[in-house]
Amino acid sequence: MDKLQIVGGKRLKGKIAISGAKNAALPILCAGLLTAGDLELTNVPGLHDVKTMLTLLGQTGLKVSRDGERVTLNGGAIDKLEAPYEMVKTMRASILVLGPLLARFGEAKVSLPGGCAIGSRPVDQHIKGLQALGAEITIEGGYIYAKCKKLRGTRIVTDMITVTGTENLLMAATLAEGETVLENAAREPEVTDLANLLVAMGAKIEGIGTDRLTIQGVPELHGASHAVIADRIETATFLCAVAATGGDILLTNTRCDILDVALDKLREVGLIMTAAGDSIRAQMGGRPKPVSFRTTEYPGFPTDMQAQFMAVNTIAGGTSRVTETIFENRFMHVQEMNRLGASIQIEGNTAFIRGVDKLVGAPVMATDLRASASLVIAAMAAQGQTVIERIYHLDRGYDRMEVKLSAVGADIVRIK
Ligand SMILES: CC(=O)N[C@H]1[C@@H](OP(=O)(O)OP(=O)(O)OC[C@H]2O[C@@H](n3ccc(=O)[nH]c3=O)[C@H](O)[C@@H]2O)O[C@H](CO)[C@@H](O)[C@@H]1O
Ligand SMILES: C=C(OP(=O)(O)O)C(=O)O
Repeated sequence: MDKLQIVGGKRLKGKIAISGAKNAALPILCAGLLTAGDLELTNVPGLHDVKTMLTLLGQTGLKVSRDGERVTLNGGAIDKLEAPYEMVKTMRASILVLGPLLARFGEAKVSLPGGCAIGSRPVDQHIKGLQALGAEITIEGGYIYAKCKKLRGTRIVTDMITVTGTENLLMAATLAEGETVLENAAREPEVTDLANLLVAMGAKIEGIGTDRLTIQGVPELHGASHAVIADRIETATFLCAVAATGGDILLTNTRCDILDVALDKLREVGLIMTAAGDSIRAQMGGRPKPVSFRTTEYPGFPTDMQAQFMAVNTIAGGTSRVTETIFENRFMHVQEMNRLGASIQIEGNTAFIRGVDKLVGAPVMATDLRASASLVIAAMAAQGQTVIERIYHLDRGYDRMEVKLSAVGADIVRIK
């Protein structure tokens, strides 16, 4: 299993190109199941999750061709309406094939994802919504079996805001008969990116970017071309890295308008940022200032940035408080950061952080995707050497992170 070896204390200087967003690319690839036409996608990130998704989609009979960040899909010969456990267990987003397969073919068999390190993460809202659209759903042997003659539009109010739940129901509703209204819809920019692609494929959707999506079903969708939106989480992760290490970096191929709250918090930390077009320049001089926050749905503070900000807080000049409201177990990085010398205590869903003068390198273990990124940041800020194990979590969602960071001066190497 690959590890990362990092020697801390290096200031970052140079340019990093941001990749396409994992959380937009995954549902967008699944949209390829909705049409017999060609989907031509660009800015698709080089992630392990993308590879897994393309393998899963290929197993359905979807024709996949890939050339770097360009992916072409053709759904003219899909003949296997299934997502097996072996694929779903490695990537929860596999659940996103359920809505499209059911809507287009009237049938799907998808493994239940089960829990993961950050929480139990049920998919009851996906199921409830599809049932409301007229699907017959049974669960047996760890699989969701879904069937319908034709989905029928209706009004769906989800119990909570769910990102992939909204995406699954949105994709299903595009091919349903009549009108579907999705209330309490997630407003994440990645949902908007998917909705924009669906419109380019001929879907009729109103309210894009709001919590009320109205979809007029159409008999079929056609092919389209689309560039995946920039990864706001990768962007903010690198901004946290420079806030923790000091330095001067330019992030290109990104977007600032979808990162408001995170950028406000980074300004509070002391990071100086200048945005121009699709670039952000970030400069950091002294010690970071502590920032307190609670995670919420978009446009609030993203849970996917909680751990990386925590890493910055560990070395800040003062105390801070971080509350996680989305996932019940997303503090797995805390024990590992404490092994580097951080001073963090957890009470319920809140972490209390006392900034320390220095972190010192140690062997640590990555437990999930963003926890891994936070340990990379903490290790780059620490004195001496840190070895991070189980970085397959990092590879799921960051495109060659160590290559991008070593190009701007970090001392980071992958040990095979
Ligand atoms: C591939 C992808 O886009 N992943 C993102 C997506 O995950 P994902 O879509 O899985 O997260 P959700 O928005 O669905 O989860 C939000 C909360 O709702 C709960 N819930 C969700 C669905 C459901 O049917 N029942 C239920 O109880 C979850 O357990 C969680 O507590 O949004 C999360 C929240 O921004 C991000 O951290 C993930 O990076
Ligand atoms: C939790 C995440 O992803 P996923 O939903 O794919 O597990 C994440 O991107 O931080």
